[in-house]
Amino acid sequence: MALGFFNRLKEGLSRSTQKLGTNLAAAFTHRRLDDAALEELEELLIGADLGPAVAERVIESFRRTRFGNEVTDRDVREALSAEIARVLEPVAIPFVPDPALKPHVVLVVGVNGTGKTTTIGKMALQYGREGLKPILVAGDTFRAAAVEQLQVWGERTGVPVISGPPNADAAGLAFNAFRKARSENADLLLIDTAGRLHNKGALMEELAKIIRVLRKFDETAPHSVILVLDATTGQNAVEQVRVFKELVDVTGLVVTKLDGSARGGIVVSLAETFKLPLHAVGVGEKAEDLRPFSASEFARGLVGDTVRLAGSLQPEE
Ligand SMILES: Nc1nc2c(ncn2[C@@H]2O[C@H](COP(=O)(O)OP(=O)(O)OP(=O)(O)O)[C@@H](O)[C@H]2O)c(=O)[nH]1
Repeated sequence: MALGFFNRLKEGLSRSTQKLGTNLAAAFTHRRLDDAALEELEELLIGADLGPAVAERVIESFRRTRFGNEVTDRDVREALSAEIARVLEPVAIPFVPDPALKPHVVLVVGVNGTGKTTTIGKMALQYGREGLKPILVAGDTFRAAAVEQLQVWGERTGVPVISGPPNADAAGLAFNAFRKARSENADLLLIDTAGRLHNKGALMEELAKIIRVLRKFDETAPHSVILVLDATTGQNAVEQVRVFKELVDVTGLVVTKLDGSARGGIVVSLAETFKLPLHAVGVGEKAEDLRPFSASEFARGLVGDTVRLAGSLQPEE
């Protein structure tokens, strides 16, 4: 695993950890588990963005197994961490380009500012380093800054970027890029898209057109649709998944900005609600800051570092 994975994640999640971990420590340093304590715990869990279903399950399990007993914050963290890992385990699925596709066409969607362009840049670097040949498409043609930003990532990572003139037809651009990628035997075509959610009709039309046009070339394209979400928006990210699922067939998620966000719990809420693969998480702005998602590490990171789950990795120093 990449150097210091656990530490990077821990660092990234530190604000979420502080919020949940410190509150747990304050509320549960040796305490009899009565109704008031359970109620307090439930509020804490919901405040940490874990979502009502997960919060309720943890509470019910505590009520069944520990009611009336003295518990410590460590007990609570361990139980919580195990429950969170259980929810996250099935969605921790990395994105692996299909080598048979040449190229594997990925539509990257999401609201502006969530980190789409940055995520595409990071993916270009990662898969390029693995020896694959990616090509990037600047499909948000209305925003000159988005096109430029992708070009900067292209230069930084040595990956070709296909862009058109301002306001060019994104579908036409995607089609040409697909043809070029096929003729150059590229492995991965990452298409950046617009994210103007305030005009849902227009956005739906634009995404539908890109997909229609790609299918003229290959009726199985796009092979993946990755939705990028910003963790700092908390429960709003859940709403964004709902909306984008109406617009396109989302096949997987990337959650960005987990560094500096106190809302890492949103990842649990997303996993519980949609069960969509969570391919990776963003823990910073640098090229290396896109991390594969590990359920047990994340669960431990979220509830605080004192928990040592049997069988999980120990922190790397
Ligand atoms: N701290 C942090 N910042 C991030 C992360 N991912 C992206 N960003 C920053 O978030 C801002 C928005 O990212 P973009 O990649 O421009 O987002 P976008 O969705 O492409 O948005 P538009 O370019 O506006 O369409 C930039 O300043 C990025 O550097 C992350 O994981 N952590």
